[in-house]
Amino acid sequence: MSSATAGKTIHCKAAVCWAAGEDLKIEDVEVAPPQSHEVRIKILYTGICHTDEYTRSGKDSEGAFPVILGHEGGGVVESIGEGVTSVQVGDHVIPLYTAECRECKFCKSGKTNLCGSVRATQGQGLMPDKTTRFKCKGQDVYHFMGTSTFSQYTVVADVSVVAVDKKAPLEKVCLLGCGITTAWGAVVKQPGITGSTVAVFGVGAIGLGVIQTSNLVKASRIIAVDTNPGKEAWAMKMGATDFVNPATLPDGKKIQDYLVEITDGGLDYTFDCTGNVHVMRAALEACHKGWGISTVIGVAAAGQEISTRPFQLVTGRTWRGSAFGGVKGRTEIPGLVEDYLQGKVKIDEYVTHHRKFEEINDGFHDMHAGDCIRCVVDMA
Ligand SMILES: NC(=O)C1=CN([C@@H]2O[C@H](COP(=O)(O)OP(=O)(O)OC[C@H]3O[C@@H](n4cnc5c(N)ncnc54)[C@H](OP(=O)(O)O)[C@@H]3O)[C@@H](O)[C@H]2O)C=CC1
Ligand SMILES: N[C@@H](CCC(=O)N[C@@H](CSC=O)C(=O)NCC(=O)O)C(=O)O
Ligand SMILES: [Zn+2]
Ligand SMILES: [Zn+2]
Repeated sequence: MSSATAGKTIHCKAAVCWAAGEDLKIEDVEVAPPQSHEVRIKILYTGICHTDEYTRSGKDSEGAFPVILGHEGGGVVESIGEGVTSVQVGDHVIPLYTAECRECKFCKSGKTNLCGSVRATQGQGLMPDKTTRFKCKGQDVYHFMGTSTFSQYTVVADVSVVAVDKKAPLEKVCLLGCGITTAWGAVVKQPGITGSTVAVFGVGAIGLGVIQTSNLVKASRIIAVDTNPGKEAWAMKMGATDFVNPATLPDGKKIQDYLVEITDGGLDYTFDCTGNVHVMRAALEACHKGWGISTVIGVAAAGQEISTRPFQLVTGRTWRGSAFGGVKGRTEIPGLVEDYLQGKVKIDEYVTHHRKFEEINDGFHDMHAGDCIRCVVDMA
């Protein structure tokens, strides 16, 4: 099958962020045809993740402007470049910000999902040949996370896209492009959570996903920690056993000390889902002496550093991190889509807000209101 637009530049709308801190502007853009080993996708839906806001706001040390943000999309393959065999025109696909080439040292290691094939140019906002496929007002526009889903058409590397079951609604499974998959993987790829105690710091989409999956694998106790009291009901709905608001503790009482007290020495596993380096420290220090493991999922602003007393590690706590949940997207996302279709993994519940494409800035504002788990944008 080939499309009428194959091989031609496509003129469409995209939300361009011209400079750090500015609102996005819906602009007419030109999207060049996919080159060798590239795929052009008509994006139908995209979620807005806090990492989009983090880069828009200027906190990302890799931020390059003007840029088309977005990395939680779902769409249909419009055309493919030479040598592409993994997807076909018409396939329903999810772009992947963590590529999977299956050939590089990282992919072959069996130890990580952090494929090295396109990461260097991706971080520069470019395609693997070091150029961009987007132009606006005659100016080159950067790609973002290798995905740029805030455009009606985008171009990605063939190692950065996966085809999914056409029965799955793209307005829901687009969230597997980041949030839900990140949270799911961070739990299922961490051995030992079954029967163990868990604390989850930050009850946004990521924290809720960690709670949901900890419940799925039958953690014995799941303590949700959030400064927003409105998150208690959400945490309980996804399977938390307890909710603690650090802001309500007596003056001077640290959250980690409180958690250690109520869990007979600390948690077996903790997760930071806030991106706040002080919370990351609390999550580590809430771990049980001798065996507690704390996973950093949140993304901290440029220049931020984490610290703790080394004694915390000497005495057996482990600090680790997780990107995209350790998930290899091309291999594992089709299975997650099937799990969703069979009702084993919840996605619909996370979509609290819907926005039309022209309202995308309102979608960013929704995120700050405290009642938004995920906003899905209809790109039509
Ligand atoms: N490593 C990875 O692969 C990925 C990382 N991320 C990162 O994960 C983080 C979470 O994302 P997301 O769930 O979308 O974000 P949200 O902002 O929706 O969720 C974070 C939650 O933490 C709460 N919070 C803020 N400060 C504290 C505090 N001091 N103690 C406890 N809770 C607090 C927030 O409350 P309030 O609403 O009041 O601010 C909010 O409910 C972000 O940093 C994001 O960039 C996202 C995807 C993938
Ligand atoms: N660009 C930032 C780091 C941003 C970051 O940590 N991204 C996460 C995904 S966040 C998704 O919403 C990630 O997977 N990182 C791994 C990677 O290879 O980028 C910076 O420079 O600090
Ligand atoms: Zn994200
Ligand atoms: Zn690779």
